[in-house]
Amino acid sequence: MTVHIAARPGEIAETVLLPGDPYRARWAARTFLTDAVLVNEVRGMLGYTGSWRGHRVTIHGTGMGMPSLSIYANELIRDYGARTLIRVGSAGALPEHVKVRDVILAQTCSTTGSPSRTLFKELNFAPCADFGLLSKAYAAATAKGTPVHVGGIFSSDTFYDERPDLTGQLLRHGCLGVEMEAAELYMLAARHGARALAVLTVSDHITTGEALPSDQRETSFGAMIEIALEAAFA
Ligand SMILES: O=P(O)(O)O[C@H]1O[C@H](CO)[C@@H](O)[C@H]1O
Ligand SMILES: O=c1cc[nH]c(=O)[nH]1
Repeated sequence: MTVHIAARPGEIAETVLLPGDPYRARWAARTFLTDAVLVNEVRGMLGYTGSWRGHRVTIHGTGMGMPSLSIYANELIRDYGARTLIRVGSAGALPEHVKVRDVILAQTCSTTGSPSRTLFKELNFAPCADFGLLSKAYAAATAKGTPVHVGGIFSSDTFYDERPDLTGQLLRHGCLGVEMEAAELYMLAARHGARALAVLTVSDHITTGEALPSDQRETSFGAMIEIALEAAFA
């Protein structure tokens, strides 16, 4: 047990899917895992362990933003031995060719700051996805016919954008979308020799203003979950 996770030793799998939304964790566990057991609910942050095609998997919420993700990812890696961590999140799309409900695989994540920022001081560390997971996720998405984009994203500290100039520069430099956790996940995985990937479903379009309601963000992103599971175990 840790300060934020009540699971007993052995109750967390080596492969963990990480949605920001704890209710998405509950929905995904009930929908995709067999024999899913609730292993954590401290602070309402739900975590379930079960199996998928014979493989043990945990699906655990992270909350929103890099400080919150950092707490869960640190404890999952350092205290419970998680080795493969795949964020399954929502994102806002930037370029018009990336459509709502498309999937983005984050090859790398830019940030203006993260909990790891103080560690790197003057260095702009470039966090990157695990290539094995990334290539398997891409193969899984194309095999299912899911529209998929691979490239850089922006892991922001804010949901409500006060920097349209920065959004413009990101768009100009080919950034595919915006979310709030992946960069810190990639940095922590690199630090601890674990594998990480962010598989994101576009829930909003920053450029066109289209947006899905919260219930759909919670329970309708099944392709993303299947792509993550196939990437982990293919
Ligand atoms: O849908 P999740 O996984 O929470 O991800 C995105 O949604 C939240 C903002 O609404 C942030 O956590 C952002 O990264
Ligand atoms: O962080 C996020 C997540 C979804 N949509 C956004 O615009 N930003």
